[in-house]
Amino acid sequence: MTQPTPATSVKNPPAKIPCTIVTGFLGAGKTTLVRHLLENNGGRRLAVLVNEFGDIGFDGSFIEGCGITGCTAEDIVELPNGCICCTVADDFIPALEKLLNRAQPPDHILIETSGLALPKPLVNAFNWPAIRNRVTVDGVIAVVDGPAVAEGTFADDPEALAAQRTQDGAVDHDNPLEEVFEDQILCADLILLNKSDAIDQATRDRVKAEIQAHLPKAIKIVETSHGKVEPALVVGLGAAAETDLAGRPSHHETEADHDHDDFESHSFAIQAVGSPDILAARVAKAAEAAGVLRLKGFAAVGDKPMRLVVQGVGRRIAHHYDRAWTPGEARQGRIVAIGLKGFDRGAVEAALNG
Ligand SMILES: Nc1nc2c(ncn2[C@@H]2O[C@H](COP(=O)(O)OP(=O)(O)OP(=O)(O)O)[C@@H](O)[C@H]2O)c(=O)[nH]1
Repeated sequence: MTQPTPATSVKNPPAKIPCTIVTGFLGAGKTTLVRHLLENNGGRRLAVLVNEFGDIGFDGSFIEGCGITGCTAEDIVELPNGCICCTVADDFIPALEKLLNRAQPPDHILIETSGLALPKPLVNAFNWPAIRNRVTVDGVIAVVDGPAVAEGTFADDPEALAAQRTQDGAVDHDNPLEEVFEDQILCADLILLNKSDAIDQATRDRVKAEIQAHLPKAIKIVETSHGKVEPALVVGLGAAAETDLAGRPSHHETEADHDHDDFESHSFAIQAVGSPDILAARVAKAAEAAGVLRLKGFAAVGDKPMRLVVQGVGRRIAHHYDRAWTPGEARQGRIVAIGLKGFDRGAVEAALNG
């Protein structure tokens, strides 16, 4: 006589919460994309983990300052002071667990990495026992700065390379910018060719071909301006990237631990300025200092009630008022500069002080 099948006592395990990793080099438009996704959340409860290289959390405040309905300060978690890829155990896992343990956990989590972070160690962190049954990487989105690629920012300088070869016969042509950029696109499930508004169609096509030439497999490249993309294209990919590490090659594969010794950041206090143009001119001058890659921050303008945000990516400078200074808040401006190790800090400071 056959035994009756015992009623199963194992319940379906709870579904994993999907996480989208937004990677991309300094100033490519990651925060702009995250804000766009928050504004067009399609009714999903989203939370954001924002990581920055500089020691001041600017991006979190730029997202919080956007006034998106339904997006509260506790939905935006900042992980400043380093690169998320190097502080997985100390910062990332505890921050993620805190979000997951909330009475009402988010439906989807967006993770904005710093512009210098390598995404692969972060994807790998999703295999850690503490979180592997609770979350999955829905997709890795690489935001690419179209004009920066078009200008050859991430390519080896052929003249410098030739000079080095003549000098010491070396064939090592490590370009730290190129390595980070490549690691980011090689890990991607989708690439956004951002700042498409700033380059013409022929340049966009050339840049797309250049990016594709770096990739061992075909990855969809979507042209965007200001991160405006149909959210369904970005969120809900179901890639489970943590189960496909082999398909995401990296320059740092064999390193037990990597560091970011090629780059550094400093922040500068700045006095109130007379007009936005004055600040923009000072930041433009600071951007010319040797080794500087990125400048961002905010300042007080005269006795205006709003604070002025300023952004410098390479030599391109933009500014806008983002929010009012809050009562009791010191109207103290701050600008962070990120650059190659040993960048000319004195020149940046002098330029910012006018
Ligand atoms: N013209 C143009 N500017 C853009 C676009 N997307 C972003 N920007 C501008 O580029 C600057 C940097 O944008 P962010 O979104 O802060 O870039 P990010 O990648 O988050 O920067 P980091 O966190 O410092 O790496 C800002 O001034 C943006 O307004 C775009 O599609 N076109």
